[in-house]
Amino acid sequence: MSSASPSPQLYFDTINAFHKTEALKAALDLGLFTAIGRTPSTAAEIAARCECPERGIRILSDYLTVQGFLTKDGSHYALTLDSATFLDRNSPAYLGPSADFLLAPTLVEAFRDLTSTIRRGTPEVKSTTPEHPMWLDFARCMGPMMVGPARGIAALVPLDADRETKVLDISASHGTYGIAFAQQNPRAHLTALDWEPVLAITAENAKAAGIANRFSKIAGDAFTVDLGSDYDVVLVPNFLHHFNPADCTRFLRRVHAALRPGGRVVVVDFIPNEDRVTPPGSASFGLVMLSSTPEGDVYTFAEYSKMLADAGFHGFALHPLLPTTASAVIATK
Ligand SMILES: Nc1ncnc2c1ncn2[C@@H]1O[C@H](CSCC[C@H]([NH3+])C(=O)O)[C@@H](O)[C@H]1O
Repeated sequence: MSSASPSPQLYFDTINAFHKTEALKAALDLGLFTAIGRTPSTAAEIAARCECPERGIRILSDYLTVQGFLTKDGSHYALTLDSATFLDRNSPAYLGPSADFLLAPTLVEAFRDLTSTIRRGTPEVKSTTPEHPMWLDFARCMGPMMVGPARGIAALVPLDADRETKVLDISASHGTYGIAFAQQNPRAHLTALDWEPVLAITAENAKAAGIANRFSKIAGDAFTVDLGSDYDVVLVPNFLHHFNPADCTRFLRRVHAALRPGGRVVVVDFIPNEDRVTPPGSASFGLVMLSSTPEGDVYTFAEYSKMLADAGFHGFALHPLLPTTASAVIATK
């Protein structure tokens, strides 16, 4: 007989998980992490900097300490290393803007009625609708989160420096992935593909990155628009999870046709282990696709390998992009 006794802890933690969401959102909105910065501070000091009454700041700061965002020594609160890196507006790696997208009404509403979505088999509002406005918010908010993996991939796939090269970024959005390639390879020309309104943001970011003279756009549906030809690299970051495996394979055949011989496709995505339940970050992303797309999912390396093989690629390799939850699958034409 097992001596373990049952605990309702996981139940209560999960039912109350929205407390964590709202507390963190309030702290970001109030600039609480920025108000502490590098100086361990009392609730009264933080409250003065946030221009709030002390009581709310004290209770929120204790809660954030319980959750691991702050440390507390006597009556002084300080930032953890993670909070200092990602939650202080003065840090170059500040993640605050991504909360505006991740907690946008469209995405939160998509989760509200998960029961009906599962019964019906499809969500009511679908992020795969052409030109869905949520992608404008994504492009405005999510670029900084992608800088780490984007630079990692650009380093993994060096381009020939002896000639002009061509990179196509499919579902370019903020453009961070393609821009990292263009910055790493001064002779590379970057073509960004996305819906027309989104590409205005991509173009602004390309200009700010100093690569406007090596940048062009293809607007429209990635499944039907002319992709062009002779690319050295085609990037497919966080796109395939929106679709079923047959559509992904059909799409990858188009990518294959657009590459020069020896060219490479780089799929960046949430790629769980073959058990589909580890690691937590990539395995859990399937639920986001269940709540917001008719047929999207997370796919394992074996599943991506099959899609890529069916589309004509060879030489598949999986590269986890630690410490993020993203991985890259690189394959050759
Ligand atoms: N059918 C489609 N054709 C072209 N772009 C699309 C299509 N469906 C979705 N998108 C775009 O695909 C992007 C998905 S979000 C991923 C953005 C970026 N690659 C990144 O990794 O952060 C959004 O910018 C959408 O506008």
